[in-house]
Parts: sequence; structure tokens; C-alpha cells
Amino acid sequence: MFESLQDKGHATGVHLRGARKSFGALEVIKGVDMDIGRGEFAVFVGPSGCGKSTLLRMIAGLEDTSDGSIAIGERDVTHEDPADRGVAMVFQSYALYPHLSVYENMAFSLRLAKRPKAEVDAKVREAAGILQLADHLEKKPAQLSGGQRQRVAIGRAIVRAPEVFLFDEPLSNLDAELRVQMRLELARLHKALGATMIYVTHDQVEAMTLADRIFVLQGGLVQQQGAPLDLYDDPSNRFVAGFIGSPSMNFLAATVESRNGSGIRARPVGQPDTAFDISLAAPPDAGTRVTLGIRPEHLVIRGDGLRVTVDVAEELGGVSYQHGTLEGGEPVIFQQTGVRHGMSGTVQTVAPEEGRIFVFDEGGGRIR
Ligand SMILES: Nc1ncnc2c1ncn2[C@@H]1O[C@H](COP(=O)(O)OP(=O)(O)OP(=O)(O)O)[C@@H](O)[C@H]1O
Repeated sequence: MFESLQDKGHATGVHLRGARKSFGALEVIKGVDMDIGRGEFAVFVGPSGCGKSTLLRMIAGLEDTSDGSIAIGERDVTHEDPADRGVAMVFQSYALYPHLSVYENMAFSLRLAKRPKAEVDAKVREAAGILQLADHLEKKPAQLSGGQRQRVAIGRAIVRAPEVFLFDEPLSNLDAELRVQMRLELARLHKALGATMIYVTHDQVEAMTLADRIFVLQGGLVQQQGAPLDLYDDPSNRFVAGFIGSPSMNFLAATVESRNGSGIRARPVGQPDTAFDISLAAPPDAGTRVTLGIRPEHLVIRGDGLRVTVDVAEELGGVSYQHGTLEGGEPVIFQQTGVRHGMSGTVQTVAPEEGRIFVFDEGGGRIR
């Protein structure tokens, strides 16, 4: 399928070594090493300003690299022009030519490269078929919906059969329903083309659902990389733990009350009646201040535990999120499945399932 546009043999890995970028005195990318495999769907995720777009633009060649190197496949492209790198970028803003038809927008780069007319036509029609644009080829961008415009932007990348696709928040201008639909289409497209794709988003649900591998960025550094569920199950620090997973993990300040060879007993601050036994390979000393991390889906209603006064219940149908506070005012969210009656205004006692407490030190590092 799609032989003329792409095949797995054409896909290439992307390799960064000590990559840095400064704008004047401001260092934005602070030394990034990464290896993105051939045909992999890599997602850069992180809060606003963490440097993910800058890193993508460095790979594209739209920003120069202050230090370190970038290779696409075997080729060092650190100082190559964007056009020579074998990448195609899809922007959040679509960046279509408004006066050109869908067909001409998609054909533009091939015409610029002086490809034969028959080849241009075949590639544009094939991409239009994949993207369900075949009936819209004569329209102008202004006559299309947001989702269709974004498909044209993707089509423009596909016809070039790049070694690497780069996406900069391509779905963020779409409404919620269309975003979900386009997310599925992108996943299918990746499967069909077998291409290497690098995708920037601040939306961790997009990252979780699309990625073979997620790179979590913060402050110009990769905090952790891994398969989505590996990051969810085994975050290496508090930042990643809080960023991956929706709703976010609960964090409770606590003190280590006692330790033994295989773990600790930790008491959340302000909870004289509640302490948790936690197995750890390297348990910290009694008296150490720690943060306990518990995901909303791992808190269950029990006879003993944390007393949560629920103030808002978000009922989503299949599940609900109960938002509330502990006596000291600390916010807590817990998930319920199949509960239809509102818990708002009630006090519930919840406790984590066995083995579901993460422990972090005062610097936010994980204690295992
Ligand atoms: N051309 C530029 N000149 C100066 N500073 C810049 C430039 N481009 C980006 N920055 C700064 O670099 C930092 C990282 O920006 P970047 O756009 O990479 O972040 P981001 O993680 O993609 O954020 P967002 O999700 O908000 O797009 C920000 O502090 C930004 O202000």
C-alpha cells in the first residue's frame, strides 16, 4: 500500500548528541541526547516554554544548533539547510497558500522540485485518497473545514515522501471532537506509511495515545523517555509523575515514621490517624520528609484511610472524578467507576491500593 509515496526502507532514525540552543543569553535547550528509531512515532511533550518546539525546529533546520550535533540516519545534518534534510514539517497554523487550490497546495513542493507532471499528479491523488480529500481537490483552503485544512497540510508533507515527518502541535486549532478523530487518523497514517514521525504537543493524552516513545521535556532537558505505559507505571521523578496521567497524580507531604529493611511507614502531614506501609529497595531514614504520589484511579473507598470532603463530582458516565480536600485543605482527587449518585458534599474515606504509592524526595527525585 502507498508504495509510490513511502515505504519502510525509506524511513530513517534521528539522533541528537549534546544538542544545545541559546537565544542570546537565554539557553533554551541544555544538552539533549536522543535516538529516535527508524519508523518510530516519537512525541515531545512538556509544559509551555519547555523548549519542545525549539527542539523540533532544530531537527527541521529552522533554528540553528548552538552546540552538539543532529544526524538523520547516517548523515550529520547539523549545518544543512532545511530543504536538504529530507524532513517535512506540518505546522499548527497549517501554513497553506490561500490563493492556491487544494491540489496546487499539495503539488507545490513537487513542482518546485521540477518533478514530471504525471508523477506529481499520481502522488497528489494518492495522498488525497489516503486523507479523504479526493472530492475537494479544486477547492481553496477557505472553503474547507479546519480538519480538512489540516489534512491538506499533512498531504503536502506526504507527497514529498520525507525520511522524517515533523509535526508541531498540528491538532491544537481543532475542536475537541475533530482532534480525537484526527488523532486516530494520524495513528493509522503512521501505521500505513511506516514513516518516522516526531510530534510536539503539550497534551499528554495525545502523547499517550500516539507515541511509540515519549520524551518528557522540562527546562530544556529530557526528564525521561520511554513507552507511554512505562512512563505511567514507572516515572523517574515527581515532574514526570505529575505530567503523565489524567487527572494528575495526587501528591501528599509526609514524614517517614519508621523504616525497616524492606520499606517505610510514612504518615501524611496533618493525618494523625493514617499511615501507609510502603515497600522500598532503598528506604530513607525515619524523620525524612517525603512526598507520596497516588494516582486518582488507585484510591479506593475503604473503612480506614484519608478522609476526603468531596466538593465537586465530575460524572463522565463510565467513570467519575471526585474532587475534594483533606482536613488540612490539601486537594485530593479519586476515581470511581460506575457511580452515578453524586458524592458531592459527602465525606469519603479512601486509601491506595496495595503497592500503588510512589515516594519522592524533597528534590522531586524518585525513591525506589
Ligand atoms: N526566536 C526566539 N527568540 C528568543 N527566545 C525564543 C525564541 N523562540 C523561543 N524562545 C524561547 O525559548 C523558550 C522555549 O520556547 P518553545 O517555543 O520551544 O517552547 P515550547 O515548549 O514549544 O512551548 P509552547 O508549548 O508554549 O509552544 C521560551 O522561553 C521562548 O520564549
